[in-house]
Amino acid sequence: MDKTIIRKNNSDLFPLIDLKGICKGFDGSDERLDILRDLDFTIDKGESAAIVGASGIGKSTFLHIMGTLDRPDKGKMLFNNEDVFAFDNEKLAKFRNSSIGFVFQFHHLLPEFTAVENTMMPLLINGWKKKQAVETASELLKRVGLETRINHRVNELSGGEQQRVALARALVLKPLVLLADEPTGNLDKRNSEKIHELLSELNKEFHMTLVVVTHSTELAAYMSRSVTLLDGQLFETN
Ligand SMILES: Nc1ncnc2c1ncn2[C@@H]1O[C@H](COP(=O)(O)OP(=O)(O)OP(=O)(O)O)[C@@H](O)[C@H]1O
Repeated sequence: MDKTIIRKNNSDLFPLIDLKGICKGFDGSDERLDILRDLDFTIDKGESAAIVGASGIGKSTFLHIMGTLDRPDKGKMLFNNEDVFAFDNEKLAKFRNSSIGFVFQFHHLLPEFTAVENTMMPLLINGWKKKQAVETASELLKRVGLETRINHRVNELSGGEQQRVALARALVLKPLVLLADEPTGNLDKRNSEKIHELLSELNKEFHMTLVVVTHSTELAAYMSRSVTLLDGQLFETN
């Protein structure tokens, strides 16, 4: 396996995301855990990558740093050639909200609100008028196959339907990159397949960069790259 080093970019002068020398550790009960150790990772616009590796190796830690939800102890991330960890927290939050979509296994939807209300929430936060927000969110819910569930409360939906609402909400601001952590971890085979196909379609249609942490070999097979996290570093596996 080759360590992922700076990859040559086909279309632009620089890659969409370029992480260099990332280190991240945590204080364990009796010792410091060095989880990411001088990690490099590069991904171009429109590429898709599966991040695989053993349980507890640091995949979620990596995804949180890539999503700027957490800062590394050392190293930098260039996003569209901007050094984002040099931003203060306020600027970083604005950047994150406008550029990165997240889908997690536990999707943090608001259960008492409807599918459309959950999906349009990021639009309202960004100052959209309610009518346009409802239209845009409803369109996206149709796109993820929930046209008959738009006005259902989230706590009335199945796990697979809830996961599709979470996906619609993550996509509603058209992020440049979608980061997903085990997006089908709690779903049955049929619902998992639907989400796999949908992610793959969205990646192709919108040229959306996609990075997915998964234990699922089926989902990994939908991605253009598979990258293994081992000993704190990422290695290209196909
Ligand atoms: N905030 C934290 N404080 C202390 N330790 C942490 C913290 N976050 C993660 N860790 C530790 O870092 C290691 C890597 O965790 P992480 O969740 O990134 O692994 P993972 O590869 O995503 O695991 P899994 O596949 O089981 O979800 C684990 O040993 C975990 O206990």
